[in-house]
Amino acid sequence: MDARTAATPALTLVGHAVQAAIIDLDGTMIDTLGDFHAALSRLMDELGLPAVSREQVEHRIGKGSEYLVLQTLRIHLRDDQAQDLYPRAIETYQRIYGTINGQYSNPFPGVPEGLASLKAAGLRLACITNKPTRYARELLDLKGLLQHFEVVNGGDAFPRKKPDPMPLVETCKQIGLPTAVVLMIGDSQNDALAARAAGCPVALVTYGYNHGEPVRAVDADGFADRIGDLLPA
Ligand SMILES: O=C(O)COP(=O)(O)O
Ligand SMILES: [Mg+2]
Repeated sequence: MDARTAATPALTLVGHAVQAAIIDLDGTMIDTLGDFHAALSRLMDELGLPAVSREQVEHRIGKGSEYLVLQTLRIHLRDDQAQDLYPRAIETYQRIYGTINGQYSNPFPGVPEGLASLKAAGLRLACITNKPTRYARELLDLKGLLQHFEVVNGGDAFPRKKPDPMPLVETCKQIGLPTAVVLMIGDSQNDALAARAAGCPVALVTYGYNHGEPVRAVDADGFADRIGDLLPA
């Protein structure tokens, strides 16, 4: 086999030989808490409901917009009231989010250069997020990160979202690699559960959201303060 047809050589990261990384978006690459807080604040205002705090929003990020909106309504409404209001609320929220996407968010420290060094080390990169695909692509593009990714799959790309393994398994098929050689890099238990169920090794960043719980308590193969720290010194 000559150099052009040889498979991508594996790189040992967090104890596993890997050829690609699937990277989560919110809480891992981009600090989007400001976008979520602005969009939910506008939503609550339009619905005539009390304001939400940044902390309330932070603890509900990472399981997709549907979960975020329903759980936010439940802060002030009974379950049946929240369910009744939900169809209008989610439609309004998605419209508002589209006008806010990227305005109150920034890549975490070390992310642009970390992605560049993972690529330079020979890893192929894909992004999986529970955010809708169109908003994920738009945000990565606005922050100058989209060009690093072969594939971007949002929460609407497959019938099931993380923590279900489906998005990871299907993305590995799209890039033609077995799950065992694809490292999931995320910020939350949601990412780790999906990775474990898919058979992907998993590393978590220490600065993300993790549903308001300490991230180091999550079952993962490694932790990193910056994405680039995952590379061998
Ligand atoms: O909850 C969301 O919408 C996105 O979260 P994720 O990018 O961490 O998957
Ligand atoms: Mg996340």
